[in-house]
Order: sequence, then structure tokens, then C-alpha cells
Amino acid sequence: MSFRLQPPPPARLNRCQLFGPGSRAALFQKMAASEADVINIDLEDSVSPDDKDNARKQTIEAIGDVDWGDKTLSVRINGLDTPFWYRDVVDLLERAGPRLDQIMIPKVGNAADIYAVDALVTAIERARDRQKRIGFEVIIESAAGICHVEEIAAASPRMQAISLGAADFAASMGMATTGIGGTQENYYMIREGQKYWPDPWHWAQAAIVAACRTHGLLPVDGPFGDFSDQDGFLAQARRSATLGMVGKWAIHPSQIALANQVFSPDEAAVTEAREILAAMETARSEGAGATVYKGRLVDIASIKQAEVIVRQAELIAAK
Ligand SMILES: CC(C)(COP(=O)(O)OP(=O)(O)OC[C@H]1O[C@@H](n2cnc3c(N)ncnc32)[C@H](O)[C@@H]1OP(=O)(O)O)[C@@H](O)C(=O)NCCC(=O)NCCSC(=O)C[C@H](O)C(=O)O
Ligand SMILES: [Mg+2]
Repeated sequence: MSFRLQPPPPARLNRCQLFGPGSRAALFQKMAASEADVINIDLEDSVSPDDKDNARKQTIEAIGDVDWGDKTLSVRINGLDTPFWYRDVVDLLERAGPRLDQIMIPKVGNAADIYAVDALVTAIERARDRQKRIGFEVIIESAAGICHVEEIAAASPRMQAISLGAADFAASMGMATTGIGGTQENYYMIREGQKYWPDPWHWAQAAIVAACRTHGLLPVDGPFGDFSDQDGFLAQARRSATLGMVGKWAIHPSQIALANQVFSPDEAAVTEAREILAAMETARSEGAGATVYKGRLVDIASIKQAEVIVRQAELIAAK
């Protein structure tokens, strides 16, 4: 470990982020009643330009009127390359009630993008005497974003989470696909005549996880577009969880239970993690830093691995 300790991420569940367009007010109650940990009302790409004002107005009303329970409530504003984003921020901060937890900033390319939004949000919070500091979550979905992911993660104390946005990312990178996440047919290798399909999203996810872990943020996997492909969603989510991501977006209610399942450790995993902690406690009392558990080495690093699982189980139990 470096002299600088790795800061912990926000201590809250983020297994599933459910998206719904701000223009579809009929969905708001359904989103609030869902099992998602985080709700993202969208003012950006699922809302047509002609509908932006209406979506913003409906969203602001719903923030105050709907009972969002204990969910993290977030609104995705429009990108900084549009004429809409400043109005999103001003109206959300001036007109929406205190229930709003976060704003999501899409297509972030560098730390200066966060600085610009932070300056505006900070000024309005002061002017309006808003007591709750709005958090930021951002989407890495461009070549510039992935190149600057570490400075983006460090850009503001408001930063809470970073997601990978596979659709815009693929477009920005010039990837030859219209798929949103998952296996890509033409991204394959051949061995002894057999094809197998590596994961083209892996490196970007790993970069996001590393940046988030360095700066104490939650790394999140973004959308999986084909909501009729549950096996594909599960495979993508399991790879993300294995890499260190804490959750995944749902763009349809059928994906919520799948995300919750993948990002909730099962009973066997929690039992094993607790047993490793107990085995290491016994080893410590005997003056040892390593021991054998089920025929394999466990040591002080194993304590930290087991604690990741136990912490998540405790957050779920406390829900
Ligand atoms: C994808 C959808 C447009 C599908 O909507 P719909 O045709 O209404 O779906 P169903 O008929 O299958 O719906 C079944 C029931 O579920 C309710 N429903 C649908 N969607 C939602 C939702 N998001 N939250 C809650 N409830 C929902 C329907 O009302 C039906 O209810 P009932 O009649 O009572 O049975 C739609 O799901 C949708 O709009 N999804 C979200 C789209 C979105 O927000 N996109 C933005 C995020 S992805 C992105 O931006 C890409 C990213 O940035 C990147 O670059 O990668
Ligand atoms: Mg996008």
C-alpha cells in the first residue's frame, strides 16, 4: 500500500441503477416502487430535443411529489456540448426540492468539465441556502473520457460514482458495432478452429475501476441494450462484478432483479468470507500472518478480500 491510503467508496448500495426518460412521467411511480437502489431520471439522450423543457419540468415536480423511499435519486443532465445543460442544473438546483441526491453528468471528457458544473452547482447551493450537498456521478463514454478517467475521478469532492456508457463509448471510439454492451460477434479469437469471444469492454471497465478505487468512488457498469437477452445481461454483469464494479444500469424493469442478484453476494460466498476472517483471526492469535483454509493459502490480503464481501452483505442486511 502506498503511503496514501485508498479511501473507501460511499457506504451505500448501488447494485442497480434504473433509468427512465424524464419525458415519461407515467414511469416515475413504477421506478420508485422498484427494487433498484438508484433511480436515474434522464433528461439527456432518451428525451428528444423538442421535449427537453417538458421533461425537465415533470422531473422537478416528481422529485418533490413522488415517494422515493430510501433510494439514491439522481437526474442525468444534458451534455456540456449542448445548449440544455445549464438550464438543467439551474432549474434542478433552484426549483427541485431537497430530495434530489445526485446529478449525473454524461460524456465527461476531462476534469474541467466537472469543474464547470461544480462551480455552477456550488454558486446555486450557496445562493439558495441548500443544505444537502448534491453529489456527482459521471459517465465515461468517449475516447477523451477514458484517456482522462483518473483526473475525472479526482476532480471534485462531490464525485460519488463513475459508469461506463457502452453506446456512446463505442461510437466515440469508432468501434464497428451497434450493440450496447455484451459479446460482439466480430471480436473473436480462433484456436484450433474454435472461435471464442473476449470482452471488448474489459479494458475500459478496468480503467474505470482503478480510477474509482484510487479516489474512493463507486465503479458502475452501464447499459446492456438487449433487454430480451437475460443470459447476456447476466454474463456481462458477472464479468463486471468480478472486475470490481459494484452495480449495473437497468434500462428496463426486467433487468433489475438480475443486477440485484449478481451484485448481492450469495449465502455461500458470505459464509466463506466470514470463515476466512475467523481463520485469519485464529492465525493472528497464534502469531501467524498466513494459514490454510480449505486447502488453499489465505493471508492478510485475504482479510481485505473477505471484508469486501462481508461489507456488501452488511449493507444489504441493513437495507
Ligand atoms: C426500453 C423502453 C422504451 C421500453 O418501454 P416499454 O415499451 O413501455 O416497455 P414494456 O412494455 O416492456 O414495459 C413493461 C412494463 O414496465 C414498465 N416500464 C417500462 N420501462 C420502465 C422503466 N424504465 N422503469 C419502470 N417501469 C418501466 C412499463 O410501463 C410496463 O408497465 P405495465 O404496463 O404496468 O406492465 C423503456 O423501458 C425505457 O424507456 N427505458 C429507459 C430508456 C432510458 O432511460 N435510456 C437512457 C439510458 S441508456 C443510455 O443513455 C446509453 C448510455 O448513455 C450509453 O451511451 O451507453
Ligand atoms: Mg450515452
